Amino acid sequence: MGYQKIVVPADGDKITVNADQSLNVPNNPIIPFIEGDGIGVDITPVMQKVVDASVEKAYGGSKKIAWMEVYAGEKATREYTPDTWLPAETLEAVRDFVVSIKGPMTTPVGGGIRSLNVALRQELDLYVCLRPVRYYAGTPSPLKAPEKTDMVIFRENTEDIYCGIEFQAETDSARKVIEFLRTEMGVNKIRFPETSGIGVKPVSREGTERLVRKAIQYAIDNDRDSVTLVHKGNIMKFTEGGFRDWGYGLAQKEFGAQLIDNGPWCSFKNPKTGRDIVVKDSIADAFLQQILLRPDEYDVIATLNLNGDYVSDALAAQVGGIGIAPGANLSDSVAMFEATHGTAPKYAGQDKVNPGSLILSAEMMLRHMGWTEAADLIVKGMEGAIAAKTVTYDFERLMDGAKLLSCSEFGDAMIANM
Ligand SMILES: NC(=O)C1=CN([C@@H]2O[C@H](COP(=O)(O)OP(=O)(O)OC[C@H]3O[C@@H](n4cnc5c(N)ncnc54)[C@H](OP(=O)(O)O)[C@@H]3O)[C@@H](O)[C@H]2O)C=CC1
Ligand SMILES: O=C(O)CCC(=O)C(=O)O
Ligand SMILES: [Mg+2]
Repeated sequence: MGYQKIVVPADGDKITVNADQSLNVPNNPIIPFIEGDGIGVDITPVMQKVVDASVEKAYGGSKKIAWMEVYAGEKATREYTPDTWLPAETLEAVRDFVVSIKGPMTTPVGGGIRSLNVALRQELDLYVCLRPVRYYAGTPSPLKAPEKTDMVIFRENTEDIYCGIEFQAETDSARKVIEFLRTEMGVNKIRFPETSGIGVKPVSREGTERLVRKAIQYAIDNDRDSVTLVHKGNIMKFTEGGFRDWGYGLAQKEFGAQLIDNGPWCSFKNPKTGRDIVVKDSIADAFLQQILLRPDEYDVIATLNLNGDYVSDALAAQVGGIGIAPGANLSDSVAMFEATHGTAPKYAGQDKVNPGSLILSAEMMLRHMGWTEAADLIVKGMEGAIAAKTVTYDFERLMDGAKLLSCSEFGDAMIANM
């Protein structure tokens, strides 16, 4: 396989996808990983060590991951050329090897390159950003009853204002768009047309439906109580409002949901358990206060890209912070796992931060591969390390009597608690 820099491990085999989207996972699957910028250098090796230990313990040597480094972000500019941030062969490898995991990557504010994270999601059509949020006993939280927060976010990952269609203020492009809006489209509400930057927010019925379909299917498969469509559709009627209407429409059309009273809430019986699943909606600003005050009323969340970004970090804070917030980017075949947090540059290279978020992302990856015994051991290791109050700085500063561990020591504590 003619890669330029990527070295395919000789002792591994490829994961493949069946026609029904299920996976064939060999005992020695090749898993591509991107180390990531900033704290990627700290957390990625710890994640690999903890995963290898869980697999070894679960399967006694009969299964083993063959890790394959692929490059993106700052490391790619060192490995390839100074302008190569996302090599074509990285995209090819993560598509071809089906399941991968990545560290965070830097996106500069204002100018510079556009998000490589977003580029990966768009190029690979990883349209679901799946971020489960649950409480681990003993974790420090600002809430009195943090265990009531148990939600699973389905964030649309390829559309919205997040996809980067923007025109910089006071350029010919921005002037052209503004001129078009004013003369051809009758728009007279741009307050300062001479100095406005312009962003475009595409939100489609197809994009909404495929995301909401996954969220509802997840609620069915995991016996959850409700799916909440989170939007700002009162203000952005044809994008966020469209998301709400298309979401409700899909629940009725494909899952047989019936209106409750006169709607718009609706419900249907879970075909697997017979229990009711309610499909409801919440306007994003009110939702952000509801999740703090009445978290037990929310379960599976389906939302647009930018809302999902905000909601992810806010919900993570309720159960201990983004140091232990995992995630996955999914298409119908390819899966790329990654933490919710970013590169935390001020801590880079200090062996200090919490590796939990990336390790729990790997836990999701193992479960996705069907290696549930290893995944369960990772959860056990996390529960044990937190219960023993052996934690990294982010938890230690909020816990009484805790022992401060480095990033790598926390990984070892997890292994010791498996
Ligand atoms: N998917 C990705 O690759 C993502 C990339 N980014 C990028 O990351 C860069 C930095 O973004 P920034 O806004 O600073 O957000 P970050 O998520 O990188 O960090 C914000 C704060 O969160 C806390 N934190 C983050 N990670 C950890 C961890 N592993 N353990 C403990 N605490 C943690 C730290 O809090 P404290 O200071 O309180 O210790 C940190 O200062 C940007 O370029 C952004 O674009 C952002 C999000 C996702
Ligand atoms: O791409 C980035 O730099 C930020 C992405 C982000 O915050 C997220 O996906 O949660
Ligand atoms: Mg984010």
